Amino acid sequence: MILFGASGHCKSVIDIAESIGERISVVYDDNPKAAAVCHIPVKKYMDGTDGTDESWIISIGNNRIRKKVKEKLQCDFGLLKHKTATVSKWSTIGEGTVIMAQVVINSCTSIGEHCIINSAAVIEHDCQIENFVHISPNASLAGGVTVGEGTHIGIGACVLPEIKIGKWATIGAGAVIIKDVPDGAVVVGNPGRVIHDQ
Ligand SMILES: CC(=O)SCCNC(=O)CCNC(=O)[C@H](O)C(C)(C)COP(=O)(O)OP(=O)(O)OC[C@H]1O[C@@H](n2cnc3c(N)ncnc32)[C@H](O)[C@@H]1OP(=O)(O)O
Repeated sequence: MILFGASGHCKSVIDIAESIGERISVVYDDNPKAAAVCHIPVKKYMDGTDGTDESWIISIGNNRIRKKVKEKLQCDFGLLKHKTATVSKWSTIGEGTVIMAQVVINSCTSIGEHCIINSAAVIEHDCQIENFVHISPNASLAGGVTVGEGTHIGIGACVLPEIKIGKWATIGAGAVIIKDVPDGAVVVGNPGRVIHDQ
């Protein structure tokens, strides 16, 4: 497997791969700042580097940049799930998504492509998570929640049942979301209040 992006998030992705015995051969980056990350060699990405039969993961934490990189790469994407994550057999996970340690994804939930489901996040039954979403560590989504493309749910946030969160929104660390969130809104606090909108 090949990674794109030698960021801090990349180190967590390497950990997930190692937990299931998946070998990372190289990390590519547009601007490599170190020769290696967690002992894996880092090389400069050039157009055409992606012509390989290995599967790739974009190991970049920023949702917008991850989407931009996805649009330029011509390759097959893999999927990584830490050995301690629990995912219902009735749920689906899109390509390019990474699922970290101690995550729980319950029944009949759909996770899109190139998402990050970070350490110990809980996503309950019947949730719909669109592409390029990041659910931060210890965040909890109750049953039937929808999260639009590119949205970031902050660390430790809670979302009540059946709530709809729009696209490219940001939910602050520790927020409690009790009503629907429009596209592009930034919401903080308990109960969650909008501090910026589109
Ligand atoms: C492995 C990993 O590291 S995963 C990464 C996890 N990262 C996160 O969870 C980060 C989530 N980000 C946040 O919580 C940020 O504070 C944001 C995005 C919600 C807000 O950031 P900004 O837009 O820069 O807002 P800013 O810092 O200017 O604060 C604006 C106001 O909101 C308040 N505020 C900001 N964040 C929060 C929060 N999480 N909870 C409550 N209030 C908050 C500030 O105190 C400030 O209030 P004031 O106007 O009364 O002084």
